[in-house]
Amino acid sequence: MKPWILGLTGGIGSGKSAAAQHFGELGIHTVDADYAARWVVEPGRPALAKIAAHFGTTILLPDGQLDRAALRAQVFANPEERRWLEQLLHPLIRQEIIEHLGRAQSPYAILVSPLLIESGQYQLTQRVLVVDVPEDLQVQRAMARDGSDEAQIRAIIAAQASREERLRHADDVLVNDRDLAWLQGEVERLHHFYLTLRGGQP
Ligand SMILES: CC(C)(COP(=O)(O)OP(=O)(O)OC[C@H]1O[C@@H](n2cnc3c(N)ncnc32)[C@H](O)[C@@H]1O)[C@@H](O)C(=O)NCCC(=O)NCCS
Ligand SMILES: Nc1ncnc2c1ncn2[C@@H]1O[C@H](COP(=O)(O)OP(=O)(O)OP(=O)(O)O)[C@@H](O)[C@H]1O
Repeated sequence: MKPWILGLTGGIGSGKSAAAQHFGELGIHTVDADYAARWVVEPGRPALAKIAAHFGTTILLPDGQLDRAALRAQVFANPEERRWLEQLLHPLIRQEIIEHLGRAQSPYAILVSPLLIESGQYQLTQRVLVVDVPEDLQVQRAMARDGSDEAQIRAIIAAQASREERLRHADDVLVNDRDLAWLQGEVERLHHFYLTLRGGQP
């Protein structure tokens, strides 16, 4: 039987990848939109040439790969450039996601995406799990992970759906304001619940 799809979302640094990793350890197939966003700009893919034509070849590293840190600095300082990039990449990312979800063979599969709500990717899912953390903790964890400054993380948060908007779309909420052992315990609790669902519904 084809698995039903759980959408797993949350803002930058909320703990989506940490939660997804544990769902993966429990045998659940996960597809991460951030990975799909990397595949579509690999050297040789048409999107990378379009980005280089638009931003200039200084957006490429000497080995021809996309300079992600440089593009990150540009797009989060300039909403118009961010929208240009999204219009180019989101349809391609969506195609990659559909292809990869189609290969899933676990009882349910997970689409992990920071922009599940904003990009309309939630339409590919039957149920939405939001990883929710207070904004200050989000900033603290994202800064520690990425080595970015606070202003850039706050600019990224400003480009994402608000906490309230995301929670409005949530069927389930995982509050990730404790340690990683707690997060894993919550993932296990949710996993057992999800195994009882048919098509994502009780
Ligand atoms: C700007 C880019 C090159 C920065 O790359 P970098 O390796 O530094 O970050 P990475 O891709 O791992 O993203 C880190 C986090 O930034 C946030 N983020 C990324 N893109 C966006 C965006 N368009 N709007 C809001 N937040 C975003 C997410 O929380 C994401 O998890 C990259 O994020 C990108 O190509 N973004 C546009 C495509 C996109 O929207 N991706 C999000 C998944 S659909
Ligand atoms: N409960 C927790 N306790 C301590 N550290 C945590 C916890 N949850 C996540 N982290 C850490 O916080 C950082 C951000 O988590 P993670 O990378 O999973 O976030 P994310 O939602 O996937 O972010 P992004 O949108 O940027 O991809 C990571 O370094 C992760 O190990």
